Amino acid sequence: MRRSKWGAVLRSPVGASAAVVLCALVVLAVLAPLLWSERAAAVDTGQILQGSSAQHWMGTDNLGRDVFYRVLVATRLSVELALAATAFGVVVGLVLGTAPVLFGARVGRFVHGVVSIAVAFAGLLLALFFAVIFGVGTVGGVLAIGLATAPGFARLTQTLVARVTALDYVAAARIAGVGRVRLLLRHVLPNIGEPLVVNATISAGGALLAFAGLSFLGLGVQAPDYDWGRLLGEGLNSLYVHPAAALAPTVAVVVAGLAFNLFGEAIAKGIGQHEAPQRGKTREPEPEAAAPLTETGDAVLAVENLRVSFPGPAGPVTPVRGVSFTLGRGECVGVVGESGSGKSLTALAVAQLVEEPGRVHADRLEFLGTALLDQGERAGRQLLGTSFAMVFQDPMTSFNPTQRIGAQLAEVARRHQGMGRRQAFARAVDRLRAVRVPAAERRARQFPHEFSGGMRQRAMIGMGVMGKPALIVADEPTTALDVTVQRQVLRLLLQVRDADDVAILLISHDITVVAQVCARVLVMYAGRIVEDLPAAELRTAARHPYTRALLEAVPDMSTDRDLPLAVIPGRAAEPGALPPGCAFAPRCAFADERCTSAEPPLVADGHGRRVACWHADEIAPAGQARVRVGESR
Ligand SMILES: Nc1ncnc2c1ncn2[C@@H]1O[C@H](COP(=O)(O)OP(=O)(O)OP(=O)(O)O)[C@@H](O)[C@H]1O
Repeated sequence: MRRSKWGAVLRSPVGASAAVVLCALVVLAVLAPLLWSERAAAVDTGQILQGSSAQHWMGTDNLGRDVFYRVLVATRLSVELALAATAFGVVVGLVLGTAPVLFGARVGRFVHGVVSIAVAFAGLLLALFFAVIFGVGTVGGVLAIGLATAPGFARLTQTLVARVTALDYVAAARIAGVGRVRLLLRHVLPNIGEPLVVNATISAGGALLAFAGLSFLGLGVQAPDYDWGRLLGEGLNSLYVHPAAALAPTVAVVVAGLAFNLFGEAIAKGIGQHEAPQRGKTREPEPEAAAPLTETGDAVLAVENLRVSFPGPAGPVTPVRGVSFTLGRGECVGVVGESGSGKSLTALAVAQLVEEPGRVHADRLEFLGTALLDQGERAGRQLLGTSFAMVFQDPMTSFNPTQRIGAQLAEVARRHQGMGRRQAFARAVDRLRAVRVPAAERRARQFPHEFSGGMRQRAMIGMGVMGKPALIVADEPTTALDVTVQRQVLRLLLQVRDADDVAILLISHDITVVAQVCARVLVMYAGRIVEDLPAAELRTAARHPYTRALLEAVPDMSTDRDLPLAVIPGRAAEPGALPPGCAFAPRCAFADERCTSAEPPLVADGHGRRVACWHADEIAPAGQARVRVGESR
């Protein structure tokens, strides 16, 4: 937590009061046993069970010992045990909560189930259960209360981890080959630390109360040691004779518990004011006869019959169904299609970022001649980390908000090029300069929130070229930017391609953006490529009714502004409910019986074009296509 936040916490009346009480507790815990242990232990048989007096403010116990001094001395053990139990609970909760990152999604799901069952039980019930298992005494008490605290903490951690791991900078770190432990320590925990600190502080108050409860029941601290709970139990025996003996430890427990809770609340409020900016029935996958590919000898990326499926309530759903394409060195290929057509999943499958329970299958998925699916995860990551870069849509979530931009870029060089800290930082500054970030040295020391959106996208591209990438996948890199910045980012991508012969796969829902910068366009619909053609021929030679409809839906200078804008009728096909035959048939003016009964294969024409439509040969040249536009269901 930054200094300003601590300042805000301590400036609030609640935070300041709670902090003062906590400081007093700490001082008391340190000094009281040193100063008053002997007085607290002094037996005086002439003063047994006395009430409050000037000599004994809170009276005496059944051996004539001074209750007030005993309460003061018991502060150390009470606070120590509460903190130990909380620390144990936090560690167990953290391990359980971060299981998906540390041990993978399968173990994560299992742990999630266990935690869900555990949180259904009341904490004190769990503590009593574990106390019986571990036996009476302080160690048993710490383990019992720690384990009772852990499920709640684990649940909070799971939720926070799930949110952070969905962000692009974590994906970027995984592409860069950052290992699981480092990913957790560097990218996940720093971004979820604040709520965890709040929860741990509040839990400490709960643990203090719970320990007092266990000791009161005789399950916690055992004689001759004593904590507040034990003193409360002893004081209760003489409650009717002199209540002060029970009242003193009760007040201590309540005040200390409240101080922890209120301090936790104050931190939560302080954080709330400064929250860091944030930001991703059906058929089995049918192996489809892949259309002949172009020459793949020098391909950077060769994808053949790529399928991505997820389990669904009524069997697997396959949002990417048999995608095939190749990408040569320095080639820029665009992928267009409506939302949900499978563009991003295709890119994620190439980057090996499809999470469990998703499944990726392909007859061939080769990056720089290496079959990615046959590699172990580590080897695949190593290859992708050095030669592959990804630029994401949302510049807000592309970088870890807790780390300086330069350090994040440098991490790639340190990891993959074995550079030292200084050398890696110098390389980061150099790369920021290469992507035209002004005052690169100063900027490298800034945090992501100090960058504008366009500058952050440029820095992301800079991160991509820290190594020597052969392929950059840019998934909607300009969608969140305004038009002028869009142009700068696209131009920069092309400059990077020209400088280093980098292949670019540009994903966009905007066919005009793709047409401007790419040499070739892949049009995707319902998880398949339905047309593949040179970008220059888009307007003149597109033969798939869907491609034509996408083009018609983009207004240009010749569009009659008195007429309503063209839209593609109907809704995009859902991967879980695809119609039989051609998935576009329900929206297509050309559809006939054949279209609704059999899916057209993707056929190459021998001139570098491919199309999947039974009526491709009948479709008239540009301007005469009978694309049904302007109506919707
Ligand atoms: N983890 C997942 N589990 C189940 N279905 C998923 C998962 N991820 C994506 N899908 C589904 O796969 C389909 C394709 O998603 P994808 O993100 O590739 O689409 P897209 O073409 O990139 O769209 P957009 O432009 O909106 O990002 C969508 O219907 C989506 O709901």
